[in-house]
Amino acid sequence: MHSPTTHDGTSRRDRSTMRDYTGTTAIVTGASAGLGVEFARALGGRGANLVLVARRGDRLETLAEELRDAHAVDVHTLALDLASPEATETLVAFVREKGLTIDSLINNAGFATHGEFITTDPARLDEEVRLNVGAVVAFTRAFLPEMTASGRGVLVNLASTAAFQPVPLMAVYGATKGFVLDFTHALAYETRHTGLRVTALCPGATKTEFFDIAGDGARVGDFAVPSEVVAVAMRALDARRTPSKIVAGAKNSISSAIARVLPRGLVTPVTARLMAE
Ligand SMILES: NC(=O)C1=CN([C@@H]2O[C@H](COP(=O)(O)OP(=O)(O)OC[C@H]3O[C@@H](n4cnc5c(N)ncnc54)[C@H](OP(=O)(O)O)[C@@H]3O)[C@@H](O)[C@H]2O)C=CC1
Ligand SMILES: CC(=O)[C@H](N)C(=O)O
Repeated sequence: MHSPTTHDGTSRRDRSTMRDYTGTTAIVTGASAGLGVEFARALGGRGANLVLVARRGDRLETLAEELRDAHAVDVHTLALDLASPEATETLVAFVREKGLTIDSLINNAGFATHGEFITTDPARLDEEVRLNVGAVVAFTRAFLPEMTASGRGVLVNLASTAAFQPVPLMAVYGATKGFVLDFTHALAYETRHTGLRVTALCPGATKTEFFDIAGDGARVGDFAVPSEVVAVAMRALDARRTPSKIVAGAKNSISSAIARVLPRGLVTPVTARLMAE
């Protein structure tokens, strides 16, 4: 008989105690706002030393001070445009220069363009693909060898409920998140014999600065609270067997499961109607 599953995809029998990240080091990208801030707080609160990365260095430093004071962890900050061609080289050089070995990577930085593809600024589309896809692949490739060797950490890639179907008016964003979801499923399989826990976190609309950039028209459904979304992820990462996908929220879990199995010819116009509301 199967044990009941929860909305983060873990079985109730899989539940175990909170994992301790003391002595490990985690990179959190996009740690100057929203979900990235909450991931930094959650991992720092469990003892992880941190490398916080985003463009707004002043915000990273404020968060770093908060976490050093609250948890006595080491926190490094790096102000960097992760969509730039030199981002990976700069991040890796920073990590090596500090003498760090990376146990965990939270590929969280991302943004969405919203509107008809045909009129969207090509430079923004390029930036969106470079950040949401390019940086995720490059940083994962750069740090995966040491993360699998350590076997004490986590790789969390931020996908979205937008990953489960084509999203007219957010065509590129939805496709980048679809990429992240399948990429992560594949990596979870390839690394299954290591101790690294690998998962794609798929939140629905969450109250962060995301919609300041994408516009409120990008939202479908009610807002979730960022700290609660991250708490769902942390609980799933505590499980004895971490699922390779975590959908945050019961309603999102159901709608994404349905969207995944419906024919694309049916789900695409339905999503288009939701996006146009
Ligand atoms: N909020 C939502 O409804 C949902 C969000 N997501 C995903 O969650 C992730 C986090 O988003 P969220 O917290 O909501 O959004 P926010 O806009 O609140 O935060 C985005 C973070 O990404 C950073 N970032 C953006 N562009 C760059 C860049 N070029 N270089 C470096 N850092 C960058 C920002 O920092 P800075 O500007 O300082 O560089 C910021 O720290 C994203 O991948 C998003 O797609 C998924 C589903 C739903
Ligand atoms: C369209 C959505 O709300 C989606 N969850 C996202 O923005 O990633």
